[in-house]
Amino acid sequence: MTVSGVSKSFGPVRALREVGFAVRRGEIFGLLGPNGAGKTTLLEILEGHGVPDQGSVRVLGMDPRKAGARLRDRLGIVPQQASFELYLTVREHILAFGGYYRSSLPVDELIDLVGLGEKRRSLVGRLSGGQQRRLDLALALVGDPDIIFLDEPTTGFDVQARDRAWSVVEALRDAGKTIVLTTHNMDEAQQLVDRVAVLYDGSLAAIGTPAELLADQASRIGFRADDTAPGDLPAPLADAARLEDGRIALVVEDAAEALHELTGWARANGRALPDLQVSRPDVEDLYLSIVGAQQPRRETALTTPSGAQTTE
Ligand SMILES: Nc1ncnc2c1ncn2[C@@H]1O[C@H](COP(=O)(O)OP(=O)(O)OP(=O)(O)O)[C@@H](O)[C@H]1O
Repeated sequence: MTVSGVSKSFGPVRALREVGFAVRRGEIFGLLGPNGAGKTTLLEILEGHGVPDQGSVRVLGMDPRKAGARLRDRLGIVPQQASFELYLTVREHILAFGGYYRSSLPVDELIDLVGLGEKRRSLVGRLSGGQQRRLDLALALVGDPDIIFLDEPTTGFDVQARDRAWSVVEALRDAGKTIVLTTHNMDEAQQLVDRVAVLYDGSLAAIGTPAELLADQASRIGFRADDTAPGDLPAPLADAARLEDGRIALVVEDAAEALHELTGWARANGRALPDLQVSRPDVEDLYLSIVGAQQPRRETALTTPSGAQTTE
């Protein structure tokens, strides 16, 4: 799947600005970004529901606007807001939906896969919000698609339901499916996806595996200030240090090197480093550095997809 130089405006709003990347076959690909970043707009273009003003997309080698049923049969789509037939049972609803596809998965296995086994004969209108999201997923999967688009699949889930949804998505990936999902959720971006594209204000701000993106992020070192002030530390540690809530906080590129200097200084000067903590950056740090949190952070290095890749 490729996205090439895609731009899209709604009147004065530039929802997408020359966005380009490739999704590899069999990966879980995340689109991460704050509200209004352009994630849903991009997903709709990939699904064939939106037209780019500029640029193009290819999905399974086809133009989604022109491919019609040939492509639709191979896509599974879970929108942010689904509409249901509330007076059908879960089983009836999935069976009815399966009728739209040339071939469909066995309905009872599917119900078990998404964890609705106990609700198989319940009316759809009686399902909780989280259970309806699981039904969404079952409906997207019933045609045994090659590519699955999930728009915020775990929004509103409790931790247990979220973990279950993640397992289902991983199982789908392991079965060879390609999954593209949008998310606001940092844990989801870090723990579930193989690669993530960060969209900000319609532009592609960063793309890579979570580990690649985090490798460019600063680490944090902190200890209780007691009677130490940032200025007591040797340069260049002093430049990287700030007093935050009674703690000295340092944001450093090389945590090992900084710790070496810090502990050397403490020993030479008879100082303790009470409650010393080192934290590795996580996706939230990356995200905040991109969306410009109030606290100054180091600029993120922007990476592009590299090397030859199989795309769909
Ligand atoms: N049909 C539309 N008409 C007018 N503006 C739109 C339309 N669809 C999207 N937009 C605008 O385009 C921008 C991108 O919206 P989009 O829904 O793609 O963002 P998003 O990243 O999916 O946000 P969220 O996380 O809130 O779902 C927003 O400013 C939105 O208001």
